[in-house]
Amino acid sequence: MPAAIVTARTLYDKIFEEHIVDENSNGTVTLYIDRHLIHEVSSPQAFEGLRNAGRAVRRPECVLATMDHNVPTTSRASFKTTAEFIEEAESRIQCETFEQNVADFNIMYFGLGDKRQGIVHVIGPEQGFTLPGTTIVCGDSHTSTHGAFGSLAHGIGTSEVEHVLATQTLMQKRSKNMKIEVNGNLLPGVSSKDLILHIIGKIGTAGAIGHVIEFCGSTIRNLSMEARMTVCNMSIEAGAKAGLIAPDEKTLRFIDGRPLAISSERDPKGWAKATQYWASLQSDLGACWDKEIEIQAEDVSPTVSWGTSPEDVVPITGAVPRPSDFTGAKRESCEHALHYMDLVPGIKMTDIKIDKVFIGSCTNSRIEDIRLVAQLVNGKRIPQHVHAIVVPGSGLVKQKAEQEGLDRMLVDAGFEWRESGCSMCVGMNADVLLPGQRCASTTNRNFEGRQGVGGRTHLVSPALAAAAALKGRLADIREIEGYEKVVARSKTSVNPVKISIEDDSVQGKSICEQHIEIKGISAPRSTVGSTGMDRFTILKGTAAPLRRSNIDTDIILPKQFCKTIKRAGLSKGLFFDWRFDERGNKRPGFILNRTPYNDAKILVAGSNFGCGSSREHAPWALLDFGIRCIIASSFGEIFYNNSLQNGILPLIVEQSVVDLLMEEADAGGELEVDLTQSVINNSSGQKLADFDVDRYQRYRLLNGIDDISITLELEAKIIDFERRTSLRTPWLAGPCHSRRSESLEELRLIPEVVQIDAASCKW
Ligand SMILES: CC(C)[C@H](C(=O)O)[C@@H](O)C(=O)O
Ligand code: SF4
Repeated sequence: MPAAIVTARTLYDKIFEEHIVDENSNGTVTLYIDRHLIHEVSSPQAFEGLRNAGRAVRRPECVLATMDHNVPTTSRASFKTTAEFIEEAESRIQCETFEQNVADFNIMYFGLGDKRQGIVHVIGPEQGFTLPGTTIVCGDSHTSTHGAFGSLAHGIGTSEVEHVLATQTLMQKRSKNMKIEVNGNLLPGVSSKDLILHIIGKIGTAGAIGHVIEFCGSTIRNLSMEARMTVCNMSIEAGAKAGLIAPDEKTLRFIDGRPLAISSERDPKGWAKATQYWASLQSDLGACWDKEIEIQAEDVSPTVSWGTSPEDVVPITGAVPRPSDFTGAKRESCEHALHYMDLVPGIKMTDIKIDKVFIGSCTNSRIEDIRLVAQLVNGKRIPQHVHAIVVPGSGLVKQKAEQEGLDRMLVDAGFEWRESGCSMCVGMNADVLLPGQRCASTTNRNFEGRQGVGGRTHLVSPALAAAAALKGRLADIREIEGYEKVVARSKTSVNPVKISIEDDSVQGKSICEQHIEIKGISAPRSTVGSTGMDRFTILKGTAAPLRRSNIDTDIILPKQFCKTIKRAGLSKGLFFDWRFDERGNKRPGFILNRTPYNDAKILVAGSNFGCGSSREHAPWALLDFGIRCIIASSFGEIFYNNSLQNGILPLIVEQSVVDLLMEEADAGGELEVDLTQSVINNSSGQKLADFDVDRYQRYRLLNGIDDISITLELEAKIIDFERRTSLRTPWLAGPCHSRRSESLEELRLIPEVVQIDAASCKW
C-alpha cells in the first residue's frame, strides 16, 4: 500500500482547517469563530439586525464587550452612569445603545466604571480571552493584534458582526500564505514599531492583500508579547487579512493565570492538554508560501512617517522625499501628501517641528510602552509649546503604571495622564488635533484627517514620541542621553500586567456573577433576512473617475459620521473633507461635485480602494449616495466584503482595464455593468471588458440573499462542530471554563448545555 502523503501546512492553514464547519463546491467556507470582541461603533446596527429578525446571540459566553472609541479620557473619579458622564450627544447615544444591547443579549461587558475597560485589542489579551489556535473576530480592523498569540484574528464589518452573533460562524474564502522572516538583533533604540513601519515601507500598504502573514525568525522570537502585538497590530496596514506569530514559551507564560484563560494552577490537567495542543501550532517544515520576505534586523532604523499613508516612511535620519523620487500614481499621491502635510521636499525629518505628542492606541499603549516613555522623560521637562498626552490602553494598564509611579514621572515632565480609550488615535471623542497641528503619534494611521480635520500625523515608536516631546520636533531617540540603559530596563518584565483573581472583583462582582446578573433575552431563531439587500443584475449609469490609490475608509467616511446607530442617511458625510471646504461649501474641483458625476452610480478608482478601517459606514455612505459598483485593481479586504454585504459590487480588474474605463469615465460616458453576463459595456452596448466574481457572491447579489439565512440552514453541522470541539479544546468553552473543562470532558456535555451557571462560576 502506498504511504499516505502528508502535506506540510502553515500555521494559518492548520487553524483555518480546524475551524471548518462546512465548505461548498467553490471553496466558500463556513468558519467557526471561537472568540468575538465587540465595541460601540461597529455593533449597533448588528444588534438592530438581530432584533428585526428575532434572532438571539448564539453563544454570549464567547463574546466580550467594551466601549473604547467614543469614551472621554478625562477623570472617571466621579463616574456614575454613561448617560451622565458622556456629554457629547452622538457619542452618548452610541454608548448607551451599546450598554442596552449587551444587557439585552446577555454579553460580558467592561464599562466605564470598571477598571478592566480599555481598547478592545488591549483587553482581549490582558484578560486571557485571546488564546492560541483560536479564531477571533471583531468589528475592527486592528483585530490582527491578537495574532501575536498564534490565533487567526481579523477585522470584520457590522453585517459580519451580526452574522457571528447569530451563528458563531463566518463565511470565508481561503487566504494566501505570506512569510516574513526577520533575523538578527534590532539595533539599540529600534523597536517593534520601527520594524513594522519598515516592513510596510518595503512591501507597501497593498503588499499583503489576500494574504495572512506569519512573522517568524530570531528577531520575532526575541520580542516580548507586547512588541509582537505591535507587529501583528499593523499587519492590516500592509493590507493583510491577518498577521500571526506561532505561540512559544513566552506566549504561555503570558496567558497562564489570566482571568479568562485556562490556568496551570487552577486546572493543571486542562493546562497540560491545552499546552500539548498549542505546541502543534507551528508551520510545518516544507510548508508552501505564496510570498516570502526576508528582513535583516540590523537594516531597520528608528522610522517615522512623512506622508498620509503608513507606507510613507523614512529613517528618522532621512529627509522628506521629492515627488520625482516616485513614478505614476505614487508621484501624484506624494504631491497630495506633501501638500496636506505642509512639508517641503528635501528637508530633514528632524527639522520638523511638532505641536502635539500622543502616546496611546492599540499599537502602543501597553505597560511596556508607557514604562519606556516615562523613563525616557523622567527628570526632564518638555517645552511649553508641546502638548503631550498619554492614554493607557486599559484601566489595568493605568493601574499598573500608577503602581510603578510612571504617571508621576510623566506628569512632572509635562505630560497629561488620562483614562483609557482610543482617544486621539481616531478622534471620536474630544481628543483631536486642530487644523494644521502636527503630532508625533504612536498610533497606526496617518490618513488625512485621521486625528482631527486638517491634523498632520507622524507615526513613530514610543521612544521617538518621547524624543519628539523632549525636543519639540521630530527627533532621533539616539539624541537622548542614556537612552540605551532605559530601553534595556523597560523590557525586563515578562508578564507586565499580572492580574490576580481578586482583580476580577470589580464593583464587588466576579466576571461570571456580573454576567449572570444581566437579564437575558431568548429571541426565537428565524430565517428572515435582516438587511433587506437589493438585488444586483444590470447597472447602467455615470462612472466617476477617482485617480488616487490607497483611498482609505477614513477619507470615504470620516469618523464623526460613524457615531450613528443607523445605516441610513450617510451620504452627507461621503468624502466629506474632499467634497466640502471648512465652511461647508462644495469644492468645485472634486469629481463628485461636478456634473454629470454628482449622479454617479459607478466609481472607477486607483488601487487598494477602501483600505484601513473596517467601518461598514463607508459602503453605507456610498450606497446612500447612489454608488452600486466600484471598479479597481485591488481593494482593502474588509471594505470589499462589507460592500458585498450591502449589495455593492466591488469589481477587481487588471490595471489596463481600469485605465480604459477611466478614459470612458473622463469623457462623462455611462457604463453598463452586467452581472448576469459578467461584462462591462459602454453606453452603446459595446463590450469593454469581462470580469470575474466569486460564484457564491454572484449568486447572492443576483438574488439579494442575506448570508445569515443561508448559514442558519447549517444548524445541524454547527452543533456537530461544537460537540466535537468541546471535547478537543474544552478550555474554549467560555469564561468559566477552568471550573468546567474537566467536567465537560468527563460528562461529554455539548456546549448548548454548558450555560454560564452562577454557582459553578465563583472563583
Ligand atoms: C471604528 C472602527 C470600525 C475602526 C476600525 O475598524 O479600525 C477604528 O478602530 C479605526 O481604527 O479606524
Ligand atoms: S486603531 Fe485606534 S481607533 Fe482603532 S481600535 Fe486601535 S486605538 Fe481604537
